[in-house]
Parts: sequence; C-alpha cells; structure tokens
Amino acid sequence: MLMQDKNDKKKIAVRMVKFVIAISGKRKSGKDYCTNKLIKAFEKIQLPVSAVGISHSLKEEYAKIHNLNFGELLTDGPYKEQFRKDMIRWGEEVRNKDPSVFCRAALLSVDDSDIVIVSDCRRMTDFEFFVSNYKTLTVRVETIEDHRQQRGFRFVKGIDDAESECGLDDYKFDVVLKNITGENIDSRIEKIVEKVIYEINKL
Ligand SMILES: Nc1ncnc2c1ncn2[C@@H]1O[C@H](COP(=O)(O)OP(=O)(O)OP(=O)(O)O)[C@@H](O)[C@H]1O
Repeated sequence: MLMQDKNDKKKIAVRMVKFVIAISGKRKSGKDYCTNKLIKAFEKIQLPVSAVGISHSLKEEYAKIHNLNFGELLTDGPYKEQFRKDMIRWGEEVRNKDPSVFCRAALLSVDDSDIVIVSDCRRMTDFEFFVSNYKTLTVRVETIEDHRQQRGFRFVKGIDDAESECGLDDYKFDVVLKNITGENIDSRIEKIVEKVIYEINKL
C-alpha cells in the first residue's frame, strides 16, 4: 500500500523518469485538452510520453483502502458523489502528513517513458516535488473567463477560492499556454515540445 512503503516507492519514482511536464491551470482552462495535444505532438515525432494525474492516484489509493470501485470513482456519476466529501477529507489528511505522496504515486504508474506529463498540478507542494526531483517544465494553461464558463465552469465557494485552485496563482511558470476556444494552439504546443527536446538534450 502507498502509505506503508512510501520510501521505497519514492526511490523507484525518482529513478524512472527523465523529464516532467507539470501542467496547472484553473478548472476548465483546458488542462486535459492541452495534455492530449501534447501527447499527440510527441507521438508524431515518436518520442515516448506518458500522461498521469495526481487526483487519479488519490482516487486509486482511496478506492483500494476503502474497497471501492476505482473505475466508478473516476466518473462524475452518483457513485463518486457518495464518496466525494470523504475522499477530499481523506486526501487532505494524508497530504498534511506527506505533501508529495500522490505525486509520487502518480509517477509510479509510468512504465519506462522518458517524458511524463502530469496533467493536474494544483498546489505549490506539487511543483516543489517535481522541480526538486526531476528536470521539470512548469506549464500554466490559461484561457478567458467566458470560455471557462462556456466549457461548463461555475464558481463554487470552497472549491474555486481554496488552495487547490489558487495555490499556484503567483507562481512564475516556465511557459504560459493560452488556450482560447477557436484559436489553433498547435504552434504553441510545438514550441513546448521543442523546449522539452532542448532541455532533454542538455541532460
Ligand atoms: N481550445 C479548446 N477548444 C475547444 N474546446 C476546448 C478547448 N479547451 C478545452 N475544451 C473543452 O472544454 C472542456 C474542459 O476542458 P478540460 O477538461 O481539458 O479542462 P480541465 O482544465 O482539464 O478541467 P478540470 O480542471 O475541470 O478537470 C472539455 O470538454 C474540452 O474538450
């Protein structure tokens, strides 16, 4: 289990990955959308890349510990809704003891990819973990407020003003990726790919 052998897992995680693209952004800014674009761009030039999610690993651990259906927890249906509050509470409790626990777990799901995209960094401790353990490019996905709303965003007190949503607002990101609906972002994605290749070649 994650909590029992965390030191072993930390060692393994640090050994496996060559480069991390750490993506953050507000809800519905388009983190997943841009992650998929990046994956395709790397695949096009046959560079092995994996994408992982920190919240995905939290849900996986929560499901294991509570003997729940992990697949159902990943959906937005009523099953997840039953456990949502407790899952958040549990996640906070675990993170308070060990802030990078879910970051490490996320990287453990990677086989042997040189490049890993972490699609949902939300907290300063997430960035601190990746930046201090791996060669990392920090990316902020930004869009226009109206576009977030068109994509389904509605402000929720307690979520959109919480640390998990605002903790990285003042971070100095390596790249700010503008993801405006209707604009072709392919050249911005290619610039990131070029930056990553340049950094990897320096290793
Ligand atoms: N540039 C774009 N053009 C068209 N649709 C977009 C664009 N960016 C995002 N979307 C759409 O907006 C919705 C939200 O995007 P996405 O899931 O990538 O956001 P997110 O930041 O990962 O959201 P969350 O934080 O809620 O997980 C999706 O349906 C996605 O396909």
